[in-house]
Amino acid sequence: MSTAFFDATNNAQLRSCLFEVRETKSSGRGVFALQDIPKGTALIEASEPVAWVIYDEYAKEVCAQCYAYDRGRTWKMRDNAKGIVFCSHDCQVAWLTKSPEDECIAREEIQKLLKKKHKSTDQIIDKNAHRPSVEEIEQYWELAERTAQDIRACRLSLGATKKQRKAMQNAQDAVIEEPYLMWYIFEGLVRARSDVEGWRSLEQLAVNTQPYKELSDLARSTQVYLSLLAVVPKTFLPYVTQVLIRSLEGHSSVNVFGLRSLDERGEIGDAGSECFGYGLWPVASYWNHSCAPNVQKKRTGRMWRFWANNDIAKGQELCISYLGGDERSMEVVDRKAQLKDVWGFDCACSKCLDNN
Ligand SMILES: C[S@@+](CC[C@H](N)C(=O)[O-])C[C@H]1O[C@@H](n2cnc3c(N)ncnc32)[C@H](O)[C@@H]1O
Repeated sequence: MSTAFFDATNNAQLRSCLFEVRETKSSGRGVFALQDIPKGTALIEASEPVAWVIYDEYAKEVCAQCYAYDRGRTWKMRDNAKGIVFCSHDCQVAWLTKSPEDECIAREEIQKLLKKKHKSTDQIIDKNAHRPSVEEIEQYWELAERTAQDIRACRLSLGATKKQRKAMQNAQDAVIEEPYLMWYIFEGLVRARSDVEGWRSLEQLAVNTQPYKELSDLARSTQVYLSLLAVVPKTFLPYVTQVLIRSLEGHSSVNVFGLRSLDERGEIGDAGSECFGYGLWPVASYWNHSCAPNVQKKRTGRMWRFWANNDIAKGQELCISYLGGDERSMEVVDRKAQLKDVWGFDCACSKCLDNN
């Protein structure tokens, strides 16, 4: 397999001897073959996500270390205090080995907050809802930052004012409507602290400056910010920042991969696979989508592998499919609508352009 890496000397650009990243006519940057690539050639392995989350309803069924899921079976090895489960002793040990003590404490504090206040909501997306503008996003975050300063002051100084104590109390009492968002943001901040290079590679990815579908999404994110500030150990406070959270959300909006159940062959079947979470793998985030993809992907544990699905000629763009499970067999109109709705773009792949 060719080794793909982020070239630190060249603005963390993704490089490999098989392909390069460059501008396309209509889809931002894309990945292009630098030589003829025979079918079956391994292209990239993406090992660790920068951030990931398992949806609340799958929390007891998906291993926090290797994402193993067995048709809804509940894994026995549980760490209830942290809200995670493991499929094996090895996974539990692997997890604990890489988790510093303050990170474990942070998880337990977050879990306590969510248990106390958890209010599960079925996410109904109102397609007519108003997507917050760049100005509205700034305003919300500016307002949150004022409260954030009070919470920080309350946590870091001995003589906190009444206002600062109140801000802290409110953040501790807040209802977190989307636990998965809190966990996703926390995971990202953990990586921002432990893996500077990984974070830099995230910042090179395509970004959405309006990542919130509705004002309520924006309100939820700022609430997660304030509540994290109120509960994580003090050693974590320097990483709970608006800058890091907004960067994570803006980049995640157009780059995450769904975590789907695998069938007995370890494949994501054409139908019936369940989406139990999502994650962000920067090295795997340069492929554009095609409705006739020439690159195939497969997840094993935390690792994504990509290989050529066809013979690919030098100069051709390498694309994956962003669609999963049942979506793959959709009719063209539904497929395009799905890409527009979930990903926010009008598909400009060669198959769709030919259909036009
Ligand atoms: C994971 S990124 C792919 C890399 C990205 N083009 C870049 O410049 O870094 C996903 C974004 O690429 C663009 N994109 C990917 N596939 C596309 C397609 N078939 N048609 C139009 N835009 C596409 C969309 O803006 C999408 O949100």
